[in-house]
Amino acid sequence: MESPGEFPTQKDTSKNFSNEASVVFVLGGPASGKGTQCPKIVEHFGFTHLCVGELLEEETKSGSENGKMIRNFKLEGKIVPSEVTVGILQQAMQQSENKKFIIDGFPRNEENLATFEKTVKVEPEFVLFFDCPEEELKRRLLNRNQGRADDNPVTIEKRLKVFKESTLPVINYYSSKGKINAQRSVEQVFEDIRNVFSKLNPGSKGASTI
Ligand SMILES: Nc1ncnc2c1ncn2[C@@H]1O[C@H](COP(=O)(O)OP(=O)(O)OP(=O)(O)O)[C@@H](O)[C@H]1O
Ligand SMILES: O=c1ccn([C@@H]2O[C@H](COP(=O)(O)O)[C@@H](O)[C@H]2O)c(=O)[nH]1
Ligand SMILES: [Mg+2]
Repeated sequence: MESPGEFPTQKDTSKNFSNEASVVFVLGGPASGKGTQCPKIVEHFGFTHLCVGELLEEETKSGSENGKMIRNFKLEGKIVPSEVTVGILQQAMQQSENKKFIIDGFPRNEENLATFEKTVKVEPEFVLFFDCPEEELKRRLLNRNQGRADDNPVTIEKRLKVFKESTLPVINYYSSKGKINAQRSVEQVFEDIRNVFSKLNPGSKGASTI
């Protein structure tokens, strides 16, 4: 990446759906706690949680050609091609009654972001970034025990490398407003998240609490 100017920044509001939708991207290393905290944001702030890794996993169960490709990419810790991911994500957004979304684990790289902005035409309100040291991520990954095929030592190393090389530049592009210290208890982490969401501009599309 040469400069932040490489990223698409211009908001195109030509689509109705885009004018209504409010999006927060939730990013952080593997096992930084995104999937643990997102249900709490749903409960307290009325967003719909779209976990892109899980949406991709559902596609692997469909038996489609894309599904087979996605399974291989996940096992290699690689980022699935943007047009596939954004197509699946856009469909999930359009099928939702809600128009407030926390999008967990996306965008993974600059191309993901550019494809999302070009296709979905929504700019995020902000990016919630779970900042956590690599040693803690590894400890959590090796202890997660949720039967994930990609939670093995070889794939874990690949996922961490991809995170540092491809996802961190996207995170660094956004302001630090949503940066959370994720190496604390689940409750302490949520207190910081609550503060960030509570400070959403009252005029913002995602501002109301429930
Ligand atoms: N604050 C925390 N302190 C200690 N352990 C945590 C904390 N938050 C989550 N965990 C644990 O760490 C593991 C990973 O959490 P989680 O699945 O929420 O991470 P994630 O960011 O969604 O990971 P991935 O990107 O791989 O989907 C889980 O076993 C979870 O219980
Ligand atoms: O936007 C995305 C999100 C995920 N992937 C692939 O899925 C796995 C697991 O994702 P988690 O968010 O850690 O659950 C990830 O390693 C990628 O292979 C993707 O390609 N694009
Ligand atoms: Mg997760």
